[in-house]
Amino acid sequence: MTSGSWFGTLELAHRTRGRARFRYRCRSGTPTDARTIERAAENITGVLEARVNRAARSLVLHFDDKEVELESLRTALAALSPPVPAARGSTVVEQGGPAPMVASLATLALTRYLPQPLQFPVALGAAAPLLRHALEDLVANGISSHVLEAMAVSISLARGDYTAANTTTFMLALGEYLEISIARRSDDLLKHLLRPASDQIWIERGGQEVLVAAGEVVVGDTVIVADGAVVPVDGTVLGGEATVNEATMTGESAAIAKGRGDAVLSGTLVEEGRLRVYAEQVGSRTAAARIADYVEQSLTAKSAAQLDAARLADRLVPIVLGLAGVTYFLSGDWRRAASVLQADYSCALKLATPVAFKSAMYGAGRAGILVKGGSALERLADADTFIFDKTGTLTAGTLAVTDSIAFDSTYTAEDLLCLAASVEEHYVHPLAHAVVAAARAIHGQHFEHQEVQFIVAHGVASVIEGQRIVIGSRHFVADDEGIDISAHLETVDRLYEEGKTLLYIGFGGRFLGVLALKDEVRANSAATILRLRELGAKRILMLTGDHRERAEELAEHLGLDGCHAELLPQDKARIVEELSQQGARIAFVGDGINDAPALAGAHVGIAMQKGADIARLTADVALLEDDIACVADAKALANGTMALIGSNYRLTVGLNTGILAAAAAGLLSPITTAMLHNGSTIAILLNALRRSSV
Ligand SMILES: Nc1ncnc2c1ncn2[C@@H]1O[C@H](COP(=O)(O)OP(=O)(O)OP(=O)(O)O)[C@@H](O)[C@H]1O
Ligand SMILES: [Zn+2]
Repeated sequence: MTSGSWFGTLELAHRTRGRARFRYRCRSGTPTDARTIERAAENITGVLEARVNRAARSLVLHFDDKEVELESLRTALAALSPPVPAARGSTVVEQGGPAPMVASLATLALTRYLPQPLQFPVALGAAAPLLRHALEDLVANGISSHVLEAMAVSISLARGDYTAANTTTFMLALGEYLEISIARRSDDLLKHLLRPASDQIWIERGGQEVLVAAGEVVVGDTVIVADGAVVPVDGTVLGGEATVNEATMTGESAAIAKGRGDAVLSGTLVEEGRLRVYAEQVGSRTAAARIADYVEQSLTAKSAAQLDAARLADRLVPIVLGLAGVTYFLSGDWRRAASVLQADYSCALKLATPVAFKSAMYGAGRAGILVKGGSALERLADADTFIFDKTGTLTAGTLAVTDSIAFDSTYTAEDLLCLAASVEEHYVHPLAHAVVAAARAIHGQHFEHQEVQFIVAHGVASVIEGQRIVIGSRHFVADDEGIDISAHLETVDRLYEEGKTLLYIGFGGRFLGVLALKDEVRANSAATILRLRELGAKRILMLTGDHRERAEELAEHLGLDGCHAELLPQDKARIVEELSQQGARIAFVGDGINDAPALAGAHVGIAMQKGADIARLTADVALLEDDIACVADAKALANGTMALIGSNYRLTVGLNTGILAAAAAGLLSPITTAMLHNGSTIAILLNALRRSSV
C-alpha cells in the first residue's frame, strides 16, 4: 500500500549479546501493526525473533551475532517496508495445477518409445520450466538448491540419459505439486476461519439503539461503538467522545482522542468512551481486505525453526556442489557428479517445516483453534507456565443472576435488575451479559439513561433521572465512589458465603442494592489443568479482577499453584512481565478487555471464544469454540508439531547424508539417487502432514 520506510526514527536503546532493543516512531499513515513489524523484522537474515511493544514503542530483536552485525541489522530495519506477499518461493505459488507433474510423468513414461531424434527435445521441453526457474534463481540469489537440481538434470540431458533427466524432473514436479496443494488447502481454511470477531453491531434506527447483524449495516447508518469494541465501519464521528487506538491501522500506538467530525477507521479500537459514527464504508470490503492482509502476513511469517532449517539448507548447498566437483575430479565420471548433485538437503529441510506448521494450523482450525502462524505454535510448545484468567476462562462466564436485593423500598427487586440491565446492555462483559439476560427473561422495562461510562475492571456508570448510577465491584462503589455500604454488610457477607459474585449498585450517592450472580466452574477446567501438567506445564496460576475469597476458593478447588485477585489490567500485565523476567515462558489464557495487556505481554497469548474483540485480536491463539479443553489440545498439538519438526529434521539430514555418501562412492545411479532423494523428500513431507488432526 505505501512504499518507503516504516520508521520515522529508530534508535538503539539497549543491547546485549544477540539481543538489541530499539525505540522507534512510526510514520503516520503507515498501514501496519505490531505483528507486521515483527514479521518483517523476522524475515531479515540473522534475526531469530522480534517482539514489538506498541505502548513502549520498542522493538526487541534476538539475532545470531555470528551471522549479522548490529549496524547492518539497523540498516535493514530502517529500510523495512510492508512485505510483498510471497515474493520468494514464487516458483511454488505461481504454478499449482497438476499439469507440470502429469506432463513430466507422461514424458518419463513415453520418451523411450519416441524416435531417437525426438527424445532430446521432448526431455528438454519437460525440464524447461525447472531450468528456467533455476536460472532466475541463480541470477537473483546465487547458487541454490534449485540450481543444483538443474545442474543434475542438465548433466543427464547432456549425457543423453533421458530417463534419468525425466525421472528427476518428474519427482521434483510431484514434490512441488504436493506442497502447493497442501499449502493451498491450509491457506483457504485459515482465511475462512479468520472472520471478524464481532458479528453484531449497535446502530441507531428511528431514535432507538438496536443490535443488528454486521451484514445489515449500510452506508449512512449511525453506528454506536463503545469501550473495548473494534470500530466496524469506516466513517465520521457524529457525536460522543472517545480515545481510539489505531495501532492496527497506523502503527501509532498512542490512543487518539476523537470527537465530532473526526474520521475513524474500521479495525481500530475504542479504548475509552463512546462514539456515534456515520458509516461511510461498510461490510465485507474493508473487513475482508484487512483479514486477507492479516492472513497473508501470518502465512508468510517465518518461525525460528523454519529459519533454522532454511539457513542450514543454504549452508549445505555449496558443500554439495563442492562434493560433486571433487567426485568428478577424482572419478572423471559425470554420472557420479549428477548423482551427488541430486542429493541436496534443501527440499526436505525447507519444505517440511512450513508444511508441518501449516498442516498443524489446519488441523488446529478444524479442532476449533485458530493459531496465528507457525511461530505461535513454536512459542506454545515452549511454554512452561500457564496463567489463566478466572471469569469466562476457568469459569463458564455464563453467569446467572440468583438474587436481586433492593435496600430502598421504592424499588422492587425487578426494578433493580432492570435498572442495572438498562445501563449494562451496552457492554461486553460476562457480568453485563448475565444481568441483561436476567432482565430480558422477566421482560423488564428499560430505564432511559444518559451516556454510559465503562471503567475497566471496576464497572459502569451513567445518569438516570438526573442521578448518578454506578454498578460494579465493591472497591468501585465503596472506595472510588465513596458510597457507604456499612448498613448492609450482613446481607453482603451472607451472599459471599454462598459463593456468589456480587454487583454493587449505587444510585444518587446511596447504596441501592446488590445483584448476586453464580458462576459455574467449567466442568472440564480441572481436567484441562491436569492435562497441561502432563504436557509440560510446570506452574499454573490464576489472575483475576474478582474478589479474593472467590479466587482462592477456586484456585484450591482446581489444584492451581497460586492465584492473585482484585487485579487491574495493568497488574495482570505486570505479573506476567515479572515472571517472564524470572525466566518463565508464559502462556496466558484470557477473555476480557482487562486481559489484553497480559495477552500481549505473554510469550504466547490465548483468547477464549467469547472474549472481547481486543483479546481475540491481541492473542496469538484464538479459540473458536467455547471450550477450555481446546487450550490443552492446542498445547498438545504444538508439542507434537515441534517434535515432528525435530524428527523430520534429523531424518532429512541422516537420509540425505547417506544418499550423498553412496552417490559420491559411485554406488547410486542418477535415477536411483533421484528416486531415493525425492522419494524420501516426499515421504518426509507426508510425514509432516500427519499433524493435521488433533
Ligand atoms: N460491566 C461491568 N458491570 C459491572 N461490574 C463490572 C463490570 N466490569 C467489571 N466489573 C466489576 O469489576 C470487577 C473486576 O472486573 P474484571 O473484568 O477486571 O474481572 P472479572 O470479570 O471479575 O474477572 P477476571 O479478571 O477473572 O475475568 C468485577 O468483578 C466486577 O465487580
Ligand atoms: Zn479503583
